[in-house]
Amino acid sequence: MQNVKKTYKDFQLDVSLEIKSGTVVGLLGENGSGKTTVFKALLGLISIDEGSIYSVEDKNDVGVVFSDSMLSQYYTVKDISTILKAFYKHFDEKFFLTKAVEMKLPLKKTIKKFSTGMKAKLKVLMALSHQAKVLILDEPTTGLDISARMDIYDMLRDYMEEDESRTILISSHITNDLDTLCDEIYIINDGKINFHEDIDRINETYGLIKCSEKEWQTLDKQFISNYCKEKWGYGAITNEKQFYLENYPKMIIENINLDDILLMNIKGERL
Ligand SMILES: Nc1ncnc2c1ncn2[C@@H]1O[C@H](COP(=O)(O)OP(=O)(O)OP(=O)(O)O)[C@@H](O)[C@H]1O
Repeated sequence: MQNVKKTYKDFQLDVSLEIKSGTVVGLLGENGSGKTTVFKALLGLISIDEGSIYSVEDKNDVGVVFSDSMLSQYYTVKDISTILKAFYKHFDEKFFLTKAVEMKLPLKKTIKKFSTGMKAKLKVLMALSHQAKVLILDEPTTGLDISARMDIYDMLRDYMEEDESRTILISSHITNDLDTLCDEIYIINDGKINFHEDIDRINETYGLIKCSEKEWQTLDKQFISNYCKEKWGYGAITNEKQFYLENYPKMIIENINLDDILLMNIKGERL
């Protein structure tokens, strides 16, 4: 997406993002930040006001999960299999039904009787079952417990391992799950991308600095991107942890996680 703009009454999306083939990209952002709008624009489900989108042309090649997508409550897994077979050129019925059984999804019960976790697994399985080259997954794990989330991430890992050109764009609220799955992270805040980084670089070079007001005043801030004034002093993100470890040996410099980065990008100040 290049300089894509979309204006609603109280909201303006203005984003550029690049998803390279063969990668898993996470899109993080708080409620209402514009994640679903990005997904809809990518899929051509909404018109855009400005900018360019280069996306997958053949919809057979895309597997999608929308957080608010509707499945008729009166379908069974078997019914869905029949429908997907009619929809998608490359639907793999055997894979779909075998996986459904593996994940303990009843084949003949209506979805109405499924738990939240079962419905979520079914939605991801539907997206995975037609040899898509790209998966676009809008909060596929929201509301799920740790074990259901892990089942879904395992499915996604298997999907990626089968073909190295496969690609996933995934959004989630549970940010710390994503660092084991994703190669890159984008953060969207109020319709704008304000952070983009490789997971490896985050793990290796990013850090969370915690310091007193006095330490903050004299701190060399050349490698600080965001900071936040707290009751106890200042918290700040650096992308050069080593520099601060070497030059400020007495200061608290912790490893950072995606929650810290997200929070600091939402409520912190930029330098
Ligand atoms: N069709 C629409 N008409 C007007 N405003 C809209 C429309 N669709 C989305 N918006 C607004 O755009 C903003 C972004 O919504 P979006 O659904 O993209 O956020 P999100 O990051 O996916 O949120 P959540 O995590 O809660 O699903 C919100 O303020 C929403 O009210």
